[in-house]
This record gives sequence, structure tokens and C-alpha cells, in this order.
Amino acid sequence: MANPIIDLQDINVTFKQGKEVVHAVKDVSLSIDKGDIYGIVGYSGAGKSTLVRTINLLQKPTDGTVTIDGDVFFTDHQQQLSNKELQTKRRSIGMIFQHFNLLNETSVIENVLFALKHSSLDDDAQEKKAYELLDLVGLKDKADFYPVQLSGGEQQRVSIARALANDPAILISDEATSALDPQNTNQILDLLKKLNDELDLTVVLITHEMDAVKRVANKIAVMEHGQIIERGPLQKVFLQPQRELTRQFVGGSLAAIDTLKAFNLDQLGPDEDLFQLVYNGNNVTKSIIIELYKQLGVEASMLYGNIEILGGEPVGTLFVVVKGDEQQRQAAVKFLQDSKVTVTKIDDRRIWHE
Ligand SMILES: Nc1ncnc2c1ncn2[C@@H]1O[C@H](COP(=O)(O)OP(=O)(O)OP(=O)(O)O)[C@@H](O)[C@H]1O
Repeated sequence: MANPIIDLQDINVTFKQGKEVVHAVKDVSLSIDKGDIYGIVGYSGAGKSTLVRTINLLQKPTDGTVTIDGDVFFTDHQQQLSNKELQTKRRSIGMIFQHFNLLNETSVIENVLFALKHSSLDDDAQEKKAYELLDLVGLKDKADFYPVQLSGGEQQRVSIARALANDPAILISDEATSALDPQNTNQILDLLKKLNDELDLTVVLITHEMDAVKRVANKIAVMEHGQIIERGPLQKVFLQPQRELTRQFVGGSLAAIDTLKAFNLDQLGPDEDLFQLVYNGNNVTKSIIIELYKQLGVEASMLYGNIEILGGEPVGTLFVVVKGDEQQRQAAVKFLQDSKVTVTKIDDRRIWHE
């Protein structure tokens, strides 16, 4: 049952710049369920930051309804909460950024304590909690270090500990791994996944890096010119991208397109169909193609194959040409579907021509 913790309905955000009106977010409706790691990808200027500011209640939309954890923050052109309520609500949303935004003149532990200054805990309890948070992000032994003495990845861990100080239900990561090397990037992403699992934290991952989304997200939305142009479960969007921009983001499929272009597919015979097969790499082995031939006598030639790890699960993609009469091709599709393979007939070249 869907349980949205973030619900945006028909959001528009416009800015006036002199005589110009910039439409930064256009007609965006988006539901993010509790426990999701929701990736929002797009190039610079797509409107991601403006959308994030709308989610964390810093940006009043020009139009639309913003509901966070059941409370309507904004609707009918009006803020619905008092400023005090709004401040409290904002504390239930943690934020981490590309450049960490730490206080460089104070130690790691003081950085975390700073975020606790509005808490109702007494000093001792605050200190205990700050150490627990540092422990959670694997930095307890560096509590007395200063930010400059830490690596980029460690600094980002401190900022995660700080973002968690007020027990947020939502953590927004705005390009938080963009300044990190690949190893630190993966460690930070894995930490976000751990927090998502252990604290049931909902994570919104804003990024221009598809690899970050691939590693941990379960859902994804692609933004362009202020709009969400494609969205859905990670595996679906990744493996069956419909829009050109999405295809640019999903490198794996681009490789498939390039390979397929090398075949002269316009020459498919009347008894041949091209299919994309997508399967859980744990469930299906290569023998499926052999089984197809053994059981139905239908030949399938493989044009491209790949296995990706998406959200921790191996997912295989095969492009095959199935040869046989109409009945045999239909039987082949049924056989594959019965074997838990998602079968998409590529009959209009949509996957690589738009
Ligand atoms: N306060 C503002 N006043 C005027 N225009 C703005 C304002 N904030 C954003 N914009 C414009 O809105 C559009 C979307 O910007 P936004 O920062 O949301 O995109 P983005 O996808 O986050 O890009 P980036 O990753 O570069 O920050 C851009 O054209 C930007 O210039």
C-alpha cells in the first residue's frame, strides 16, 4: 500500500528576472513513499535544486500543494502552517550538500552538537547523542578532529551525522557525492542505504550521476526543463528508458543501442522479431535460450547481453532475434514470460530512434 511521506501535486515555481519569467519547475506531481530511496536526476539547470527547496519547505511554490508526512504545508497559494510549525517541520528533514557546509573552526563533535542546540535534551544527553551519531557514521574516533583534518568522504559523514541530529524522517542529498572520488562516493552511498535500512529513513537523492542512483535508489525520476519527463521503479526506467535524455543517463542501455545499431535490423525477415528480455540475474541462467530451442524448437540469436547491479540486485538484459512462424514466436514469448522474463517486442525501433 502506497504511503507517501512527500507528496507534491501540480507544483509550479516561477522566478521573475527583470522582464523575464523563469519557469524553474513546471507541473510537477511526485509522491515519494516512506522508506524509498528516490533518485532525481537531470543536468544542471533542470530544476532539481528548486524542487528540493520546495520539498524542504524553503521555496514556496507559485502553484500547487506540498504535503510532507501528512501535513499540508502549502496549497491554494497559501502557506498552511505557522512559521513556528514550519521551523519544526523543517527539522524533520535533514539535508546534505556537495560542499559539506561544516563549521571549519570547530571540531567534528562540536559540528554535530551545533545541530542539537534546539533539542530538548540536556547537555549530557546531547553529548551522548552526538557521539552515537558519529558512531553511526563510523567516525567516533575522529570526534576531536577539525574538518580540514578529514578526507572529503569523512567530512561528508560528519555532515550526515549532523543532518540526523534531530531524528529526521527524510534526508535530502543534494549532489552530496559530486565532489568525492569514486571510492568515497560508494562508501557514502552505502552509508545512506544503511541508514535507510536501519532507521527507515526516506532518502531523496538529487544528482547528475546515474551511477549513484543505480547503486542505491529503488525509484527514479528524470528532470528536464523543470519537468519530470520519466519516472518509475529503478529497474524499469533503467532497462527500458523511453526518452532520449533518460537513455543518455543510462549508460548500459546506450551500449546496447550502439551494439544494436551495428546490426542491420531493418533487414529482419517476416518470420523474425526483435525482443528485449529483462530478468533478475539470480533467477534465470543463460540456459533459457537453450531451453527455448529444446522445448519449442524456436531459435533465438543473441545480439547483446549485459548484467548490471541495480539497487543491489543483478539484472540481466538480452536483445534477441526470435525466428519462427507467428505461432512459434507467440509461444516463445509465453515461455519466456512463464520463466519470469520481462519481454518487450521492439517493433517500432522506439528504443533507439525517437
Ligand atoms: N532564485 C532564482 N531566481 C531566478 N532564477 C532562478 C532562481 N533559482 C533558480 N533559478 C533558475 O531556475 C532554473 C532551474 O534551476 P535549479 O537550480 O533548480 O536547477 P538544477 O537542476 O538544480 O541545476 P544545478 O544542478 O545547476 O543547481 C535555472 O534556469 C535557474 O537559473
